[in-house]
Amino acid sequence: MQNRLQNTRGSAPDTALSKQHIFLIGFMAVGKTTLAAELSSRLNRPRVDTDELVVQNAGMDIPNIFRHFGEAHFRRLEHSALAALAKATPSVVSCGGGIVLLPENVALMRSLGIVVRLTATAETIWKRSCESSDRPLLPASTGVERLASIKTMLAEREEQYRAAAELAITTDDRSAGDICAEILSRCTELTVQKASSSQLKA
Ligand SMILES: Nc1ncnc2c1ncn2[C@@H]1O[C@H](COP(=O)(O)OP(=O)(O)O)[C@@H](O)[C@H]1O
Ligand SMILES: O=C(O)C1=C[C@@H](OP(=O)(O)O)[C@@H](O)[C@H](O)C1
Ligand SMILES: [Mg+2]
Repeated sequence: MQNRLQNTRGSAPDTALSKQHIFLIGFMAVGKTTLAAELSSRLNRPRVDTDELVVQNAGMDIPNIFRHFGEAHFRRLEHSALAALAKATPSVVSCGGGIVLLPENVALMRSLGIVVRLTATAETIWKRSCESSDRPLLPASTGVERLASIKTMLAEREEQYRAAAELAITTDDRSAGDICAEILSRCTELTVQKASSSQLKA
């Protein structure tokens, strides 16, 4: 089970996939960080979380970065963390939910790997977001005010997530193992398609 891709589809596309980062994008609390850990152990490749890199580089947690320096500063740190991946070993990368807000981040992810969007309903996100309190863009209260804010932000960002992603995978009422299996089989299919269309062009 170390690498399902090698077992399912022959060697050429697997080799192509193994050279690329897999970027997980999507709204806060859809499960990007959780799924990246599971995927990286299935694929036996490194896991990187842009939020964790930002926190390490800033020496400060995310709520404090927002409080002391503001969102624009956080976005610059997030961009630098992402840009550093150009030189990294192909990894599974869980991105902060706002990574798609800068078009240069989207271009960078597309040039370095496969961009997979995880989705969930506002209600699922609301429930999952209540399990921690480190997301400064969500209202501190976990009541219906937070649900309303999630719905508004989801609508505002929908087009950016849609345009950035090459694949979209739902996570509602599903286990991490089940979602991972779908990510792996869909990434393999996409790699096969890309390899055949570039052969046709050659
Ligand atoms: N498939 C899932 N089913 C149930 N809970 C999940 C699932 N994936 C993640 N979670 C939980 O949801 C919360 C947010 O997950 P996280 O991975 O931090 O999301 P993100 O990185 O997208 O913000 C965590 O408490 C996590 O345990
Ligand atoms: O959507 C966003 O703008 C943010 C998402 C967070 O990451 P998660 O998506 O992992 O919660 C974190 O980067 C920051 O709080 C801002
Ligand atoms: Mg995360």
